[in-house]
Amino acid sequence: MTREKLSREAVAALLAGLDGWALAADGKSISRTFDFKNFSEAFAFMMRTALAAEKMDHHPDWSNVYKTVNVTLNTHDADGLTALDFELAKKMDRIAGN
Ligand SMILES: C[C@H](O)[C@H](O)[C@H]1CNC2=NC(N)=NC(=O)C2=N1
Repeated sequence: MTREKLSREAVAALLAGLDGWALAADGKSISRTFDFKNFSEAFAFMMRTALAAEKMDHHPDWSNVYKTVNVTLNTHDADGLTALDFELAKKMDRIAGN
């Protein structure tokens, strides 16, 4: 199941396949800061991500200040990281154009 908590080893392997994402000290979430050219670009990224997240029924914890979007991903249901978090991280990287 995609909502099953991943082992430390699985998390490390999946994290190695991502760029710019950092594992929290407690191992329960991953975070990344996205920087855009301006507010419109940042908000377009959030809009596209919102649609993708709804489809997945998996949602980011995030905040936006001007052209910066700070994102934290985890699976509340599993109290940790699942395959869904890494799937959403990859989608967000693609939407952001990297
Ligand atoms: C009932 C619903 O499917 C759950 O609350 C989903 C919705 N979106 C979610 N998003 C995230 N990030 N973690 C979850 O555990 C989660 N659970």
